[in-house]
Amino acid sequence: MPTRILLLNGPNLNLLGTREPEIYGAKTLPDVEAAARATGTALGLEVTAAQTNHEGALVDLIQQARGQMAGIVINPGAYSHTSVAILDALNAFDGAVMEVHVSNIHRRETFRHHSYVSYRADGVIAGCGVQGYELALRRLAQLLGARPDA
Ligand SMILES: O=C1C[C@@](O)(C(=O)O)C[C@@H](O)[C@@H]1O
Repeated sequence: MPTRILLLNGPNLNLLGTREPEIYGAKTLPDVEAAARATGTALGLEVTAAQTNHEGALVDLIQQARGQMAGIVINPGAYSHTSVAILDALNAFDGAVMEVHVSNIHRRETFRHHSYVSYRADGVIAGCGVQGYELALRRLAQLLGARPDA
């Protein structure tokens, strides 16, 4: 049985590829999700992808992952910097959590330097572009002891 992973993207990440491409690059969200599924398969992870612009919907998706998913890769977008509700939902999730930011949030405006999600994340990847999602999956596979043939 493959190890199940939820790939969760928050607000405005549906606009990847067209939104501020000088910051977020040219790859679209479908590109990113397809690459993540392929990487996941190679690592023994079954990746289910979701994106929403709504904070409560992110909370719902994290709650639904409880007992279903071994890990979550999350880019909470701007909610990283504001949402105690998403942190609380992640605190109620007992699997591994990797936080991803496409841009280097520490090189940007000071309001982006703090992330509530980082209090819970087992690892944080920022500034590696959309490759960060792949790196996060590799880390999850390691943390969870996933095997390609499992
Ligand atoms: O929407 C986003 C995307 C982001 O999470 C990133 O992937 O670099 C960084 C956030 O500050 C921003 O609000």
